[in-house]
Amino acid sequence: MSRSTNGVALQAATVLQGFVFAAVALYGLHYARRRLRSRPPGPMGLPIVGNVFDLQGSREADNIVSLAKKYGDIVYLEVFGSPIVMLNGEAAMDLLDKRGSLYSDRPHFPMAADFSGMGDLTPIMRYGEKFQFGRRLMNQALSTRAVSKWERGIAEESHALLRLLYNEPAKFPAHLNKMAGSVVMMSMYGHRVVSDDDPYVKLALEFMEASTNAITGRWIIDFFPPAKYIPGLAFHEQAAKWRSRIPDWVEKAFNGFKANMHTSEDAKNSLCGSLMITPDGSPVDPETENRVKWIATSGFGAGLDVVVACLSQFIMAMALNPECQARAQKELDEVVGRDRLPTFQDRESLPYVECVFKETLRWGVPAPLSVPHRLIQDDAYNGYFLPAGTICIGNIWGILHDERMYKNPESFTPERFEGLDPKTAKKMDPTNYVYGFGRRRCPGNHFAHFAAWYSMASLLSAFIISPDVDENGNEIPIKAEFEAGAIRHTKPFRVRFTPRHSKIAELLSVA
Ligand code: HEM
Repeated sequence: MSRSTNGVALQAATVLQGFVFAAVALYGLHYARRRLRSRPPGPMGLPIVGNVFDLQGSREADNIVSLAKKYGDIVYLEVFGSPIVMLNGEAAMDLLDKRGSLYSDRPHFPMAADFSGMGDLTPIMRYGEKFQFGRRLMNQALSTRAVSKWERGIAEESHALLRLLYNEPAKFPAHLNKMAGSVVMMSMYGHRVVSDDDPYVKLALEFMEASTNAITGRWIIDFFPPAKYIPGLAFHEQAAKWRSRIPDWVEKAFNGFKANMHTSEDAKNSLCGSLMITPDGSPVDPETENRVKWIATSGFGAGLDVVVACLSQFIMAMALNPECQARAQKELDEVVGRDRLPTFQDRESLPYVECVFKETLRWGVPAPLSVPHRLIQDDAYNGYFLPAGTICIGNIWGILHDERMYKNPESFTPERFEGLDPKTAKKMDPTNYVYGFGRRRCPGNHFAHFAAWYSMASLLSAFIISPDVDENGNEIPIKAEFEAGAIRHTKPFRVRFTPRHSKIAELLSVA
């Protein structure tokens, strides 16, 4: 081929390349515009970091509600280029519940999962066969029927809480921690906590703190993958420390269970017992055993803190709403009397206490933004385009404080659940929403239901809960304030627990 023919061919190729490039660019622009146009509405973000500050602010209740009010049931946010949607009202149920097969993955947390060895923890586990296998085991071991085995244990641990409150009322936050720790240890491993420095509870609390810290998404490796090649960064050292503690955190309490599994009734009745003890006494396969270990650890990690938050919200609500408290106590006196403490069998005869229980969950919302879900493939909803990988935040707070469904949502009004027709009662029931959504809905919900209801009913039956007084006898006002964070813990407040009548000491055997 001559030099001039070569030149022409080169020119033609360059022109062709130009056309192809222009076509691709135009198509890209068109596609990007279309996606942008069909993107759900949301606040404008800053360059690079996007809506990082809106999202942090959204932990505060008012901001969450105002975002939903301004932009509607589906709000678009972006952080470092990753799409995030906040789902309110029907959108949350339509996507996270009804399209559960697409919306049940979790965001990937490299610090926790890859570097610290926590990837088998249920709340952060990616969606797939391994997760589904574990969830089946969990659902089986935490069904309503399974949970009813723990009624006696829950009642005993709640009575222990009443005794602690009777003797040292000012230390109520520590007592709540102990009670929740004991109930969860009993149900997961059949282990009864007797001392304040129980070694298994210590390990579990240590793990809870480490895992919460590992999944904040704020470690450099979580948003800048090449960081793994940079030696000396703080995350390497921290991840190695956590990884070395995993065997203690996951195995110790489990090995304690194994040592007792054929001799102790509590161990046999526990979650581990129901999954590890086979009808013919043969051992389970190693994969199941490994899953059970992690499930029990997950139950502790995910359950303890929320139960504590829920009960301290209840105590705050009672101190702030003496008339609701008095009405619930009148009902308890009529149904249960003063010669005994309530039992689970009384529950159906205590409709107002049930309303107080529901209103506590609605008003307090222990996990206001649930745990983020992740969309597995491209999807469309109400004309909006949602790309695969979108992080989906179910705004439980927004749903339970939506004035279209709950009039005066900030006020604590158990009466809102009275006299409803069955359809409205079902729609308004906070337990539909407070435990999250679809295939990731809290597997501990029946258990939480039993434990939280019983603690509330027995507390109401034993004590008048009121604001504490100062040295001059003046009430110290309580402000309904909450910590920012994934779990809505109450900020410190002071209350008194006054025994309701002279028989309480005798009933608690502390006389
Ligand atoms: C009042 C008490 C509780 C509340 C309000 C609550 C709420 C929640 C919420 C909102 C989620 C996220 C659901 C989602 O992703 O859509 C969740 C997940 C979870 N909860 Fe609970 N929870 C409570 C008690 C418990 C208890 C007692 C246990 C253990 C026995 C437990 C174990 C778990 C686990 C393992 C997950 C992760 C599920 C998964 O990722 O598939 N929770 N919970």
